[in-house]
Amino acid sequence: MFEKSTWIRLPRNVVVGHGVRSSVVEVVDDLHLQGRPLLVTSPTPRKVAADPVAADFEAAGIDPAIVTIETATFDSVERVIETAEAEEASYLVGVGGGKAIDIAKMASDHLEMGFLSVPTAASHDGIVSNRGSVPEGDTRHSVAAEPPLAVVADTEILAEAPWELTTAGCADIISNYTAVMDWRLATRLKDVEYSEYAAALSEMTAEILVDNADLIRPGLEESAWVVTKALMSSGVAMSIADSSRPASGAEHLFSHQLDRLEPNGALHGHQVGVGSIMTAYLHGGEDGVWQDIRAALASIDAPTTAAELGIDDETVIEALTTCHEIRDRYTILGDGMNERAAHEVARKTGVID
Ligand SMILES: NC(=O)C1=CN([C@@H]2O[C@H](COP(=O)(O)OP(=O)(O)OC[C@H]3O[C@@H](n4cnc5c(N)ncnc54)[C@H](OP(=O)(O)O)[C@@H]3O)[C@@H](O)[C@H]2O)C=CC1
Ligand SMILES: O=C(CO)COP(=O)(O)O
Ligand SMILES: [Zn+2]
Repeated sequence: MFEKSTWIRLPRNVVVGHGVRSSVVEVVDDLHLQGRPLLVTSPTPRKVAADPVAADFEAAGIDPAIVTIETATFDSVERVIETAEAEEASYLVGVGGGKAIDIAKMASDHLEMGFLSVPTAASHDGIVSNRGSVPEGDTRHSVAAEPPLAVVADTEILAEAPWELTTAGCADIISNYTAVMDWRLATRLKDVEYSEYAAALSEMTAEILVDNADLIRPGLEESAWVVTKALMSSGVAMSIADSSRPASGAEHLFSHQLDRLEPNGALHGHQVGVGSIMTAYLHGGEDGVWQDIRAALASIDAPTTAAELGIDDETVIEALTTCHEIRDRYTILGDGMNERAAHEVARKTGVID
């Protein structure tokens, strides 16, 4: 008997382009959302986008509440929940980078309220996905969460964000290559659930981004367009799979472990990019695609070495040798690398000297 079923949760409206910030109120109307919005933001995104969005609501006769969070913590989630209850909000609007959007996402899950994602930085694919990531104990990886009802990504705002946030978003997409390699490996060895559609979409997203790498330059609004479209597509791949598997393999384990060892280290996308160079080497050896991945990262100004990440060599080795333990996710790291092997891959790929 056929017993499979699938339930894919996606944003209903995805609006990307120049000046679309002013469409937030129209999107809310299209979604038939009633009542009072609570804007969830952080300090810089507040000035850049949340205050203007609040003014757009006021001009439309809607009185928004606003809460500014500073940290990606469960205290912040709690604060948003309390504010939403006190202000009698009906839905949330996350305006900012990954921090503000993830806090809105986690709070909306708890409040059983819809939320909109209005990214001010194209820094990783969590700004679109149904995954939330707030550090808790030793956990750094994402967990299943509420997907946004809509995403409104204004390329004018995204293009003015610091360039390294955009290159981090690119590197998060480039890392999809190795994430899918790990996923296929785990399917062959451990029979893990696999979606051909999600894997193909994730790989194609990375390919399109790399093919358009020469359009990705600081100050070009088209760069924000190319990267944001890729982040949307990667988020959709995760929703189709109902897992972060299409976009997260051993390179993400490496980055999550760096976050534990070096909490104020580098940006998520930059770390997974460097991880991806090394795990591509582990998959393919000398002649594999690791050099293509390194060249793609270098071409968009993303770090390719530990020194460029600002992380010392010992921390890289410690992360490589221990990160297989942090989550039940089979990857090319298997049951772990020993120190000699970790030094070898990091040296051969030029990540450490
Ligand atoms: N859900 C998921 O799947 C994933 C979630 N994450 C999570 O996302 C977070 C990291 O996301 P990231 O976007 O890098 O971090 P932040 O949201 O902290 O943004 C990074 C920095 O950029 C600033 N900023 C944001 N937008 C602009 C802008 N337009 N102009 C100028 N400065 C701006 C922020 O300012 P300010 O300090 O004022 O906020 C902050 O200092 C972490 O909490 C991480 O756990 C990471 C990967 C995946
Ligand atoms: O960052 C992500 C995908 O790019 C989410 O992956 P994790 O589930 O490993 O946090
Ligand atoms: Zn990622």
